[in-house]
Amino acid sequence: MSTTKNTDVLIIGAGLSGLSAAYNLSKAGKSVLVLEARDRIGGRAWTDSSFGLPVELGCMAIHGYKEGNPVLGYAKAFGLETKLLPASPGTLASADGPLDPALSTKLRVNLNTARANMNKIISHSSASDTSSAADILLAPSSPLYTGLSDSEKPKATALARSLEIGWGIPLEDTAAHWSAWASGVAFAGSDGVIIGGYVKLAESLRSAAEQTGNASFLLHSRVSKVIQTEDGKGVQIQTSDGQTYSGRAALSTIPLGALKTLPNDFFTPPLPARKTSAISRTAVGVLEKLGLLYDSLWWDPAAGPFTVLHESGVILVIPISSSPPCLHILVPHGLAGKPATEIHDIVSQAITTRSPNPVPQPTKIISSRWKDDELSYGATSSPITVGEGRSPLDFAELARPLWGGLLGFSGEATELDHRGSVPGAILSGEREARRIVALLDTI
Ligand SMILES: Cc1cc2nc3c(=O)[nH]c(=O)nc-3n(C[C@H](O)[C@H](O)[C@H](O)COP(=O)(O)OP(=O)(O)OC[C@H]3O[C@@H](n4cnc5c(N)ncnc54)[C@H](O)[C@@H]3O)c2cc1C
Repeated sequence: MSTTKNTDVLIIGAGLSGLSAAYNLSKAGKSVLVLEARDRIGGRAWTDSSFGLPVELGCMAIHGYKEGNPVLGYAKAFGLETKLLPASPGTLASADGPLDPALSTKLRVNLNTARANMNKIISHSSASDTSSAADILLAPSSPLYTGLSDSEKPKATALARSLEIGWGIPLEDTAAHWSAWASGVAFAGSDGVIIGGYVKLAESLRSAAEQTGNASFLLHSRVSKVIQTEDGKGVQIQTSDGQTYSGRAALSTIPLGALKTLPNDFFTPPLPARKTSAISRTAVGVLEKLGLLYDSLWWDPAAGPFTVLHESGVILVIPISSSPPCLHILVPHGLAGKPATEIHDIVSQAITTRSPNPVPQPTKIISSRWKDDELSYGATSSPITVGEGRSPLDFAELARPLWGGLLGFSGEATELDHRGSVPGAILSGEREARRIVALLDTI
């Protein structure tokens, strides 16, 4: 076992939250050591380039482009190119092929009306109301089904499950009372992307932090213990390869899904009951990504993106390139873990325009496994689930520092107003950097 010299701040995790904290702390003159378990930085920002073009296996969109999303500010500061995505609603499709445009419009209008109706109902409900989003949205009398035939109603139910793409959990598990709150705090406006992918932002934050001369990064360094020193004035971190690091303060950006699985003595002294109960009450949703590369183009590029309605949830299919032909697919929790070839079959049956020619099989496949990844165990924190005593205040509790402020917590699940998103990760990193700078300057 070896021990390194004292650093101002030890940061656990080089996802966008750890990177944002490292950048802002090092810019403020604090020495920083970032310990990352993976062989890469970025965490749930993971741009794969094995197809010769960037495919996002984690986050992709800048939600609320031009509406205050902090990603734009960083992109501008680092000279990264961004672009607004086309606002086309695309094509709704099911196992029988693309839907009739009039029916598609009706289903979308009905879903908007049903959501507005749910918001109206829950504005009079109390926090202890145990109704789920499904109880209201999918009720037989819901506006979701207005004017639809019996054979069209299952398609309306399937479209309502498109909400589960962002939430990562079934409508049946989502607390209706808090659902509008969860969607009301995101940045408004259309979606954009970083040209070249989110990896560009991660790399820029890392190199800007390193250029201050105050920050270093260690990959393949999985933290196994975080200990407050006996005099209470510092923190020691042990990694699974037997190294020990000392710091004046530490910041954990360990994702909520992974926090749930840590042994009790990971933090010493252990986390207080207030924090451990918030960790167990909050949920982590599932969303997987697939990249499929083909030898020939078999879909109509002008018709995308495609929303494929399936009984297990909505599959969102975004054609990201026609040459080479490449699909970027969002796989909902209900289909997570299904083989990529099975998802290809569902998608091709729904959106093909090649009949009677067969759709080619993908020549290359890349996929995420966030659900089983022991460094995340899921995609992102979910909205509040149905259950007594649960509220967004749990996210505020996840953010609260311990050990007189020497142990901080950041990451998407700790940012009350922007949980589950890149802004949540970045803003929480900034928040903790500001707090720790002020603390270290006074002790
Ligand atoms: C499929 C998917 C799609 C998404 N789409 C979008 C989107 O379009 N727009 C958007 O705004 N957001 C999106 N998100 C959410 C966004 O990606 C995350 O909110 C954000 O990247 C989380 O950053 P973070 O730093 O909080 O966590 P992470 O990125 O998970 O970083 C935590 C880091 O800690 C490391 N770590 C964990 N345990 C240890 C340990 N013991 N020792 C050392 N290191 C450890 C991990 O390896 C990881 O690198 C998406 C997420 C997913 C999964």
